[in-house]
Amino acid sequence: MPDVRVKICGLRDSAGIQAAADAGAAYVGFVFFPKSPRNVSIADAAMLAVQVPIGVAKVALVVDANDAFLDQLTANVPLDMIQLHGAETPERVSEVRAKYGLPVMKAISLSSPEDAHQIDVYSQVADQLLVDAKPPAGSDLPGGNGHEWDWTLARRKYWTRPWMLAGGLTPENVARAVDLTGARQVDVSSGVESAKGIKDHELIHKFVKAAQA
Ligand SMILES: O=C(O)c1ccccc1NCC(=O)[C@H](O)[C@H](O)COP(=O)(O)O
Repeated sequence: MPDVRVKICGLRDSAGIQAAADAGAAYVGFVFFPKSPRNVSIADAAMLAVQVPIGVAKVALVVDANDAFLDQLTANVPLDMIQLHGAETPERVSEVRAKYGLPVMKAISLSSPEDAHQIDVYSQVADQLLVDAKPPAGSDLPGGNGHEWDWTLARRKYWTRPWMLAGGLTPENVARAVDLTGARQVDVSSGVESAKGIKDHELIHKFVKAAQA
């Protein structure tokens, strides 16, 4: 069985990128959402993206971004994937995919079995899905809240698109989450931070090791 592929999301500096790559992450994520403590500018992301080693995919996370922003982003930052983490419709997912010629990952929040319907809908249009927690009430962030959810909703699902498990994962619980769900890809942000927006390199290493144990 190949290793579980890990995405470290919300990287903001060269040392964090190096730590993720050294640990064996398959993806690194840059967050473009001004309210987030992990927000990066297009200029900073352009500088960071060229430091990402070949073989590690560079993912831009955007929330209901318009074409003007995506035009600037894709013109300046060498990307491998766009992650849509807002309320983008299936039509918008198709549009972004066609216009920018990059694979698109759509984030879906699960909090009840009924939400799984969204998986079928977005599987028709997205290249990958990120199956995440619903943001807790009062949060300003649609993701990246470190909120553990009922992973049994994603238990042994043979969805037709590649998918990533996300939401409240940590070095301590990721092996259990992988075991429970059968996920072959996982995504983490808060669980490898020492404070909001500050990545801890040791936690990054521990997380990747635990995910692939
Ligand atoms: O991380 C953010 O700040 C963020 C802001 C706006 C939309 C999405 C955001 N993060 C999404 C991610 O891909 C996270 O890695 C995912 O939700 C898991 O987060 P966590 O529970 O903190 O590990």
